[in-house]
Amino acid sequence: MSTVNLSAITKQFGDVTAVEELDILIKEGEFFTFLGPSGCGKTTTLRMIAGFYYPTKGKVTFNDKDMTTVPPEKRNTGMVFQNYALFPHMTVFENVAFGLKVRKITKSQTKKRVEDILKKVRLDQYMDRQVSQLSGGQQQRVALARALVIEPDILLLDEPLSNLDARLRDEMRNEILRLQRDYGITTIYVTHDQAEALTMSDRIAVFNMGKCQQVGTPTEIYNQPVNDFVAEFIGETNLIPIAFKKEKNNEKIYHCEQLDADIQVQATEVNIAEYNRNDQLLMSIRPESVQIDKASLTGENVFKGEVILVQFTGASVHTYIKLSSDAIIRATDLNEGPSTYLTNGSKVNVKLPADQIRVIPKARM
Ligand SMILES: Nc1ncnc2c1ncn2[C@@H]1O[C@H](COP(=O)(O)OP(=O)(O)OP(=O)(O)O)[C@@H](O)[C@H]1O
Repeated sequence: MSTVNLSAITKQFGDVTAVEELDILIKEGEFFTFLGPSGCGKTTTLRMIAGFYYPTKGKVTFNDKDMTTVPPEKRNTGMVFQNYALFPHMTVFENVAFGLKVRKITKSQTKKRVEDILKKVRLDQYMDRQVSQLSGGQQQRVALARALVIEPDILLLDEPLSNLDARLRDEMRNEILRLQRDYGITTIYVTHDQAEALTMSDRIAVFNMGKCQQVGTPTEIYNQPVNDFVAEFIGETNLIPIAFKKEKNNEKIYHCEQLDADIQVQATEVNIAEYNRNDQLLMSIRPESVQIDKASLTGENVFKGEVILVQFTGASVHTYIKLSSDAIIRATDLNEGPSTYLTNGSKVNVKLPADQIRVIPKARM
């Protein structure tokens, strides 16, 4: 097991800066996820940890040992790729044994270790099959077994589930977590799928355009995003520009030009992100925190509006409301039966509770 410390690493490919001045400390035994849209530098960062790329600037250390320019085979990391990267003409056993053969482990030791790991990933009956005769999910298990059999200090997974269908993806998520917990191995997982990141990770780093925007636990990232990029990338949210007006008791008052109204926000750390004087500000309110009622709603931040769209998803219902100022707010409620669904054209009141709003700055590019 290892800690992984990335200090001020930058990777340039010609004119393209794929990763810029990245600082991340991954703890021993942690399940750590790099999350972000396509092209934001996740894979490049993972490859610098694996040793397939060396940083243009900065330092990579494992347990305080400088690994910045150590070749991949000397890092003791296990890697799983999106496309599995197995040898199709070899059997399951041969694929998994490959890394041990390279490391000159004895035949009897190899047999024992491969058999043990194949039991762990529940593929022991398939030992003699060619991998080309396995399903996608089974091939990904072989890739996992191959990465784990060398007893790596760090497990690196690059979008390992993206070629699988939804049901299998769910099953493999649990499988990966079970193995990771069993082995207690420091694991770095790359994905652009926020649900995967939220459900699996101890901590997440959210990337955008080669820069890390925020590092935190899934609940921190969801409940306390540091800027509009993170708020929008993780989950759904309503984002509306606002400007600070004044402070009153335990509340801050912001003016919202779009709603032509003042907005009250509870002045706590959870509700107000750090920002600078010159930052452009937005309020973010999650659809599940928006209250709608046909009858009157009391208290702060109540607006009149009209329902323009109702979307039924099964477990929940999304309702889009156009406020009199023309701004559109989305609300999400758990499905509580047909009698509770609103219809298009219904006149409603919408409340944005002061303790559910988060004030955030616009992300700096
Ligand atoms: N070998 C390379 N040569 C030139 N540019 C590269 C190379 N590898 C990556 N890039 C560029 O660096 C940026 C980051 O790429 P990277 O593959 O790390 O992103 P990513 O977040 O993993 O994306 P995806 O989810 O699509 O794999 C992109 O603009 C990409 O085009």
